[in-house]
Amino acid sequence: MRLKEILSFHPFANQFSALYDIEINAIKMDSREITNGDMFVCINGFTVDGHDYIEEAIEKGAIIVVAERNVEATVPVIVVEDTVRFLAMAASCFYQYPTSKLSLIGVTGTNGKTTVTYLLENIFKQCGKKTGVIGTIQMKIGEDVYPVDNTTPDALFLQRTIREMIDQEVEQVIMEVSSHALDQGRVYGCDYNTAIFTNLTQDHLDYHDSMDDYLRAKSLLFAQLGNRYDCKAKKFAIINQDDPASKKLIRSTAQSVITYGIDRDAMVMAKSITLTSTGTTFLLCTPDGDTMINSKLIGKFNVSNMLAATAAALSNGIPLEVIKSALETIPGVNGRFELVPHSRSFSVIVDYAHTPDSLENVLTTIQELAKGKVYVVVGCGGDRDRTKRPIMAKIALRYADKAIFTSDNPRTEEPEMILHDMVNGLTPTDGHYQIIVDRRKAIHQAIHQAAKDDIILIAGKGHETYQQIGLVKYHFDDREVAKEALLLKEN
Ligand SMILES: CC(=O)N[C@H]1[C@@H](OP(=O)(O)OP(=O)(O)OC[C@H]2O[C@@H](n3ccc(=O)[nH]c3=O)[C@H](O)[C@@H]2O)O[C@H](CO)[C@@H](O)[C@@H]1O[C@H](C)C(=O)N[C@@H](C)C(=O)N[C@H](CCC(=O)O)C(=O)O
Ligand SMILES: Nc1ncnc2c1ncn2[C@@H]1O[C@H](COP(=O)(O)OP(=O)(O)OP(=O)(O)O)[C@@H](O)[C@H]1O
Ligand SMILES: N[C@H](CCC[C@H](N)C(=O)O)C(=O)O
Ligand SMILES: [Mg+2]
Repeated sequence: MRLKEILSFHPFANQFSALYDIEINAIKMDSREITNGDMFVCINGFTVDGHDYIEEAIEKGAIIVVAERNVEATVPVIVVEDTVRFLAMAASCFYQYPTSKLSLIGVTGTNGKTTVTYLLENIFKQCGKKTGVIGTIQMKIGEDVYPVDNTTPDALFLQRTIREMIDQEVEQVIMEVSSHALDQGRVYGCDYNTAIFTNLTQDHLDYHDSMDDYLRAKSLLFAQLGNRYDCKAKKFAIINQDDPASKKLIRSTAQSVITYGIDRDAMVMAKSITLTSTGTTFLLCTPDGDTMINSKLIGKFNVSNMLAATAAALSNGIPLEVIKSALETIPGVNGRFELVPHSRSFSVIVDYAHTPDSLENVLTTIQELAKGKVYVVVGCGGDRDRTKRPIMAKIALRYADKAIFTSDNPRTEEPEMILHDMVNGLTPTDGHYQIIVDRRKAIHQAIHQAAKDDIILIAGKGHETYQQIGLVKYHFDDREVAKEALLLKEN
């Protein structure tokens, strides 16, 4: 694309008119990915400053550099105030504003984002629509899956991916939008037609200064929901009325608000909920009518997720019967309350709970279902919110009969120090626990001890198929390790 076109969004593009005819092959933000004819946009990151890689980028073939300051370079340099914003705008333009050409739903909140995206994928697929999903587990175009590094990718990857989805005739994209992404402008320029809020509880206080700052980041999804009233392109904010943050989020958007809830009055509600160890039934009450739902998903929190998906689907014109059928057929989400199959008289559940609230939700659900003892094997991730560690340890001890504290992804922290953060401050009245640093040994130990009717929760890593120790990711899958331990168990 010609530079003139890429700069079409720039308010003072004329100053670069001498460069207008330069033909750009691709836009890149990483010097390591540059090939001949690319534009290199320098981002000053948390770890390194992209401006330090200009020479490398030029050596690899960059023909133009976009920077935040005057820099020495053998190719033309465009200086802008904010390269992050430039990157998002240029990428949207380069890929021909892909998000405005299909229907895009964004899901934010501390817990439940992945689950809601998969529920919605199922609903839209039932309608015969080709879907795209972007989130924690993977990126999906129809049935093809691709690995991802982040829950919400950077602006460049995102715009390119959605263009690819359009080329592959995807009509509906459902994506998770993390608070990091909102804060870092990864989703600038995304034209969502629906924004969903699941809930706000403690996480990521390593990144956000306070819960207020965390909420501010989340609220950007709603504040940035197109402030234009266009009957052909309606916008909806789907808000969890049960969450105390709902009022602030409702005030942050100028668009139609659709509330959902279990405990407080809302437009879409669940009533007469029955939770069992094999699923959940409830009366789904909506402005389009009421219907009984018989879902395989377990736990009250999943009813909330189903309400979020229902509210979004209804506002997008999906009939209630289709929603019912989709909610009733989805078998569960990879690594979320996933039962490890075996023929023993106790149960093993792998779940992605890695925040205080999700751990509490999953453990209270298990406690209600368990006839025997509840075991929990849990750790906390390294290079992440330290303040959630003791809270998660207390929750584990409050709801489980036996707690084994172990490593999650230690990343660059010492595993023993993470465990120290978890248990430091616990008192004997909080309960008894074991520390087994090696996660494999911890899982084996729990399974070795389990007896008839017990339930073992292996929390924190869910679908993950690796454990990151230092900078290296080793293959590790809680489900595989549990199966291995089950084979070794004698009684
Ligand atoms: C703290 C954080 O969010 N970091 C994100 C950030 O990385 P960074 O600022 O450290 O990047 P950097 O390494 O300093 O690089 C700066 C620039 O220099 C460039 N560079 C770098 C090296 C080089 O040789 N050449 C070069 O050009 C880089 O491409 C980049 O443009 O920008 C990167 C590109 O967008 C992200 O991949 C990275 O996410 C890291 C991997 C991460 O772990 N993020 C987590 C905290 C995160 O974002 N999590 C949320 C989900 C959370 C949840 O809801 O549970 C997510 O959306 O994934
Ligand atoms: N609505 C909910 N409220 C509270 N906890 C939930 C909810 N939905 C799921 N959980 C719990 O949180 C865990 C993570 O769920 P899910 O992966 O859907 O959330 P997420 O928001 O995508 O998480 P992440 O931020 O890590 O991507 C689940 O394994 C479950 O324990
Ligand atoms: N998206 C989350 C995932 C956390 C998963 C948990 N297993 C951990 O490593 O802390 C994060 O990057 O903070
Ligand atoms: Mg997720």
